[in-house]
Order: sequence, then structure tokens, then C-alpha cells
Amino acid sequence: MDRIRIVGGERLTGTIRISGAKNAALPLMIASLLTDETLTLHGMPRLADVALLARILGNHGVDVTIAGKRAGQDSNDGQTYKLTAAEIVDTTAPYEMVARMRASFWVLAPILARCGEAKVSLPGGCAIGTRPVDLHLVALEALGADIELDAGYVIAKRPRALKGARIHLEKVSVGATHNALMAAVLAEGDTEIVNAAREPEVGDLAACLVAMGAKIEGIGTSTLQIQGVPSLHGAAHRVLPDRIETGTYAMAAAITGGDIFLEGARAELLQEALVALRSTGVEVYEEEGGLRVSRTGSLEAVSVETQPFPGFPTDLQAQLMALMCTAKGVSEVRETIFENRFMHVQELARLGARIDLRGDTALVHGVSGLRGAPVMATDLRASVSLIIAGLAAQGETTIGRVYHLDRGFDRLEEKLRKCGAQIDRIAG
Ligand SMILES: CC(=O)N[C@H]1[C@@H](OP(=O)(O)OP(=O)(O)OC[C@H]2O[C@@H](n3ccc(=O)[nH]c3=O)[C@H](O)[C@@H]2O)O[C@H](CO)[C@@H](O)[C@@H]1O
Ligand SMILES: C=C(OP(=O)(O)O)C(=O)O
Repeated sequence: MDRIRIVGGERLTGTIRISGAKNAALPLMIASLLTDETLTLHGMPRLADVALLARILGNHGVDVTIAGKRAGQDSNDGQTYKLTAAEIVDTTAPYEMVARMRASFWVLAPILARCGEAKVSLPGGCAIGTRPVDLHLVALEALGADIELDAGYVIAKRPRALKGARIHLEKVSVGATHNALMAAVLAEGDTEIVNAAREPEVGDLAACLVAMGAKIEGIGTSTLQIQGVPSLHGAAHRVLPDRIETGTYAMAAAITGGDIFLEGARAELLQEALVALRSTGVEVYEEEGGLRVSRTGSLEAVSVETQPFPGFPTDLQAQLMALMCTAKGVSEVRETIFENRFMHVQELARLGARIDLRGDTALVHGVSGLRGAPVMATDLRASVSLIIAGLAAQGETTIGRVYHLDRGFDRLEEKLRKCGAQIDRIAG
């Protein structure tokens, strides 16, 4: 299993080009199931999750062609995917595939809408909490689907057509909003999704669906109004820049007292994350074509609570915690989305961090410095928090189980190395 080795203490300077967002790319690829014409996606990130989803979609009959340089080749641009679901040949998404990536559960709605039935394994993904799917199923039932659970599979059937309805999502759920939206665009009549997730990746999916001929109002708000259409057509769409990758490299710049231009990053995608970063003393400026992040003064403690967008994102919680390890004072980090998203705490402690866990809250007592050590990645964002800490730690840090990292970070070592980090991958 590959490991990443970092020799910390280098100040990062330079430019990092932000890739397309994983959490937008995956639902966009799945949207290709909604039409028999070609969906072209530009600016796709080179990620293990994207490659795995391409295989899963291939099993359903989607023809996938990829243009652009592959991982490891020197290119700043993302890849272009052409996805054509001329015919859906298999309406089952098997356990072996779906268990490896939670997002693949979202094939449920488009396959159901288009083929009349779908059998999809209950999902897997990062071990950060129980991650139920009840809201997804309630939404599809509201549109007239008949749902059964059998041997770990969701079996959904629809009558002749799904029927538009009012769907009230009890809790803000990105995944349930994706599934509800993809079912509603092909339902007969009007649907209203109330308490929809406002995450930019939901907006990106909705914008792509509109380009494919869907009728959706209220994009970017918590009420989505959809007028169903009989069919969708092909379209071309560029994937949104990754706000989590943006926040992650912003924190890498900050912890090393560096100065990095994040090319392609957009401030409006960060919201509370930007507020939190600035209150730690980090300077963030909007410049032509991106954001500049630098730190010259001391790092100050900050308290955050994870919330749905525009709140502080759960996907940046681990990274902020790493940053706060060397801040002045005590930071309070409360996780409200997932009940088990603190696996990075014990690994950060190996690097010398002082963190007390009290239920859903971590109290991070800033220390004067971290020291390198061998650590283990436990999930996607936890693993990158160890990279951030390792960049600031004196001496060598090695991070095991980096396959978690490869799920969601496009050429991370290459990007950091270009800014002066001493980081490499040890194969084995
Ligand atoms: C709102 C939110 O921050 N969502 C995050 C969530 O999306 P993801 O789509 O994985 O999860 P949801 O947004 O659906 O979950 C949000 C909350 O709702 C609960 N829930 C969800 C579905 C359901 O049917 N029943 C239910 O109770 C979940 O347990 C969780 O507490 O994880 C992703 C990966 O880390 C992040 O990118 C998303 O930003
Ligand atoms: C945990 C994540 O992904 P997934 O929902 O696929 O597990 C993530 O994007 O941080």
C-alpha cells in the first residue's frame, strides 16, 4: 500500500490550480443516465472516485470516453468525459460497487425514472457515521415509487410514470436532494422540493439538468420547483471548481505561513469557511481568476460548528482542526452532520497536537509546534488533515492508507511540490 512522506517546515508559495469538484462531478456523471444522448463534462478531476463511478456506469450500459491527459501527466486542465446512456442494459447496482462509494447510490432515481425499476445496494463510503438513506426513499415514494428493502438492496418500481409532488425533506440532505431532483425532472407534472440542500454542487447538478432540457426554478435556494418533461437531451457542462480542495490548500498555505494563489477558486463557494479562515488571521483576497491566501502574522484560535451550506462544511472540519493545532489559544470544533467524524484526532495527537474530545465537540489546545511521526489515514478528509499537519511538523511524517486521499484529491503531491513542499509517494 502506498504511503506519503512529508518533510515538514517548508513555507509554501506559488500557484495551485483548483480542480473540478468531486462532489459535483459524481452526480453530474450520474445525470447522464437520464438521457439517451451524450452528456459532455469538461473540467473533470482525475480521481479514484470518478474512475470507479465510470466503471459502475459502464455496468449499467453507459458508454464513457475520456479525453485529456491522465493522472501523472503534466497538465493543468481537467479531463473531458463523454457519457452516453443510449440504452440502460442493467438496472441493478451491485453491493460490490456501491459499497465502495456512497455517491453511486444516486443512480437509483435516474434508473427508476428512465427504466421503471431499479435495484441498488445500500451505500458505503467513508466510515464517518451511519449515513442513512431514509430521506431519499421518502422523496421517491412521494413521487409515486414503490420501494422495498430486500437483502441489503433498495428495490424501487414506478407505475407508468412518476408523478410530481411536494417533497418536504425533514433534514437538509445533499444526497436526497440529488435523488429527488433527478427523479422529478422526468416526472409527470410539477414537483416542489422544500428544505432542499443549497450546496453549490446541488446547484451545479441543477444547472446541468437545465442544459439537458429540464425545467427547474429556485436553483441555489432551499425550494426547488421542477416542471417535469417527457425526456432530456444531451448537453455540455463544465464542472464547478472544488470548494473543499480550495479550503484545504488555503489551510496548507496558512499553516506554513505561506502565500499561494488558488487559480480558479471562487470566494462565493466558501461562505462561512472563508469567514472562519479570516478570523484565524489568514489573509484571503479575491484576485483576477482566483483567490490569494497568505499568512504573515500569528494564527488565532477560532470556534466553528459544521452546518449545511452556507455554513462551515463538514468536509473542511478535519483540515481546520489541523490548522488550529498550532494556533494561539483554544479552538472549539463542533461536528453536527456526522457522529463519527473525529477519527483524525488520535492521528493528529501522534504529531503532538493536544485535542480533547467531548461528544460532538473537539477542544483544540494550540501548541507551539508539531513533530513528524508515522500516521494512518482513516477517511478522505481526515487523511488530508494529516497532510496539512505534516507540512508544518518538524521532521518526517509518513501517512499510510493514502487510497482514501486518492478518492478526492487530484494530483495532490504534484500540486504541493510545485509550491515548495517536500512531499513524495512511497510505493509499496
Ligand atoms: C448537509 C451536508 O453537509 N451534507 C454533506 C454530506 O452529504 P451526503 O449526501 O453524504 O449526506 P447528507 O447531506 O444526505 O446528510 C446530511 C445529514 O442528514 C442525515 N440523513 C441523510 C440522508 C437521509 O436519508 N437521512 C438522514 O438522516 C445524515 O445522516 C446527515 O446527518 O456528506 C458529504 C461528504 O462528506 C458532504 O460533501 C456534504 O456536504
Ligand atoms: C466523505 C466524502 O465522500 P463520500 O460521501 O463519498 O463518502 C467526502 O467527500 O468528504
